[in-house]
Amino acid sequence: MLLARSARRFVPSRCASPLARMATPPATNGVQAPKRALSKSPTPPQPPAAAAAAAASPATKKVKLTVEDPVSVPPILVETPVEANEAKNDDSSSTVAAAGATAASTTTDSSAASKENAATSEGKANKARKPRQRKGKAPKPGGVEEAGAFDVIELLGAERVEELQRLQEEEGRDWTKEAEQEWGKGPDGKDVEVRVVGSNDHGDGLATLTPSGSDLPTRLVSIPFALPGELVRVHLHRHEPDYYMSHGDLLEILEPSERRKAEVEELPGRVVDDKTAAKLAEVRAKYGNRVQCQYFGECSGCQYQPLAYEEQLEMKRDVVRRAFANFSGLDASLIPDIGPTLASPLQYAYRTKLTPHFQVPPSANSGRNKKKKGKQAVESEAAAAEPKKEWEITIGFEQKGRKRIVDIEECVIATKVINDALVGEREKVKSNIAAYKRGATILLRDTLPPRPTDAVAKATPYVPSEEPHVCITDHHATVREQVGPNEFEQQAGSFFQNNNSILPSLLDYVKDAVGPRPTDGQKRYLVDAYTGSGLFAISLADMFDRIEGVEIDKASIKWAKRNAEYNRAEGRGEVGFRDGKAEEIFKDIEFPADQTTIVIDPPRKGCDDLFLSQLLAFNPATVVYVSCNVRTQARDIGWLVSRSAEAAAQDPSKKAFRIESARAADLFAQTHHAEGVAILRRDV
Ligand SMILES: C[S@@+](CC[C@H](N)C(=O)[O-])C[C@H]1O[C@@H](n2cnc3c(N)ncnc32)[C@H](O)[C@@H]1O
Repeated sequence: MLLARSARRFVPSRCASPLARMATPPATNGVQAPKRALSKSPTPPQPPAAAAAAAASPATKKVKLTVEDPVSVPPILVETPVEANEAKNDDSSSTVAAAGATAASTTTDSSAASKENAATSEGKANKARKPRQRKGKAPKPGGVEEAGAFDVIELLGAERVEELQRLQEEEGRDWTKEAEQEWGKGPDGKDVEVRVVGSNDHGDGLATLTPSGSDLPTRLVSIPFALPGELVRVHLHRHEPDYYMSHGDLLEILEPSERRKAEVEELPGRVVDDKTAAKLAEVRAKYGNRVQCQYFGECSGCQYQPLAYEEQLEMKRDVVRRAFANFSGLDASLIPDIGPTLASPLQYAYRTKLTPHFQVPPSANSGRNKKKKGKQAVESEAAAAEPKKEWEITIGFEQKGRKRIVDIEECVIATKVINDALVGEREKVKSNIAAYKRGATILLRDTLPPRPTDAVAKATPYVPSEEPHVCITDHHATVREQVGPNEFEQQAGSFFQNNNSILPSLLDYVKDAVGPRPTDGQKRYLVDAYTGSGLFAISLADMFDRIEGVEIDKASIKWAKRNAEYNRAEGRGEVGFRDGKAEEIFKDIEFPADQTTIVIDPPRKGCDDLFLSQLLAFNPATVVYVSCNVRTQARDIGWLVSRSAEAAAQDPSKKAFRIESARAADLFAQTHHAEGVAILRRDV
């Protein structure tokens, strides 16, 4: 079937996204190729194979760093050089799983793709008519590609997309190939002038591309750092095979948006040397005076810097609106007005964790080239024979739209102690680079100094600490943070929210939604399903009689228990934790559903199907869903709301969930990332 007439009619991506439809090869000789389930989680890793690979490289110590952080992109291995005697004792089992995860998900996807191709090739009457299938990594559920498919439908129009698909299926048009012929790719891509007509969830500008000799566009181009309304000159360098999207680099803003206009205002207390001042002047001349980062336009981190903060908040509100409209699959009448975005008290210097990456010189992992077979090996040898370019170590973040790492000496959204420590950590890596076998990630965590060892319980009344913060880089070390009247400790490499400044208002929002404790003595219960080191469970303990936190990471659970103990106080509910998978908790939960609130704060991929169906069966009175991926959040909520309505239709004693409120919280100021917070309620 071709695309539906409008994006609103698409079923939620839990079933099949518009991208899946776009990517579906045409039926040939009556054989319909299977649809690729984009929203399915990759198959779990294969530890034994990965263990063998890890054992082959004993010179470094690797541990898994929990990167539930939309701003720092993987790699997720923290790799540090180790002394010879330390290497023997290294427990790298967690690394093994992490390394395996990447390998296994790639393999699984390509084997799925080859099955798909095999199915299609059964009716291989016309090989040339098959659109090319993406190889390698599966698109992330609710990621930029799934969202991009909706942008294509919105801006090209559903009818035009249907027409493009029809021509592809009936006449064998290969739109990607045609785009490559028309506009070129890579360094040979063409430079074109386009008017920006929209923007995507990543804050990139979007324009249409019309091939020569035609009046109608065949694709969109996404242009990082361009704003709607602007006339821009763009270098086209890549054309997506699965949907009608190309990518361009912004060369010049020919007609800048009024939204960039502002007076220069330096960040309070920032000391800017001449080199930085010169770079800042350059980026401000191109992108506008609000920009504070000298790497703006290169680094993929903070796309919203040219905009006034109020506009950033409004854009995130719109990202949540679009997520619910496109990904929930719900009728508009079931989606509430999206509330104003919760502002971050700190808009710069707020990040308490930074994870810059680096690669190693090619000679350090030359063994990899030897494993390549056939033509690739010959090409590698030929490349090796060429005169060597001098290798420059770059330590920082990925360049927007490229795999290259931009060298970063300061990050203006990170706290001061992190920026101060970054200088020394960069030096250490550079002087020690020969000890690394592969690229890695440096961990920098802002923390209060260690708690005195004799402090076993929080003093009452609690006084916020005035101790100077420090930066730690050992992922096994303990970090300590205050959030409102509570104090949390945990292992540096484990997950903790990265913007401490906004957490009190985020928690207040949840507390307001939960409401005051009943005065009639009725008990209330809380399950914090993805608890980490207990942030929600402990912070909400005043409002419930019993609280149960569940977490898959054993180290975090250990800290959650200690945190509950330390923050224990009169009038607080009894807090317990258990390690395990959220999807396995419901068999043991004894709380009465009508008096229970469930907090869900899952990883970016959202909740597992099993968890959602058990949650539905448990039928709690209230669900608080917090997420760093508003698209998977909207998908899961849409599923819960529609399935609970179905259940209620069959059994009138059951009541359906309704979405009481939804909004973004700006945990990631200056970036396109939006944290979603939604409250679901069921009448009891
Ligand atoms: C986004 S973090 C939220 C942590 C915590 N709520 C906080 O705000 O600090 C998600 C947490 O879910 C945990 N997690 C991931 N998959 C899980 C699963 N299947 N069951 C239970 N916990 C899981 C991760 O280890 C991580 O601590």
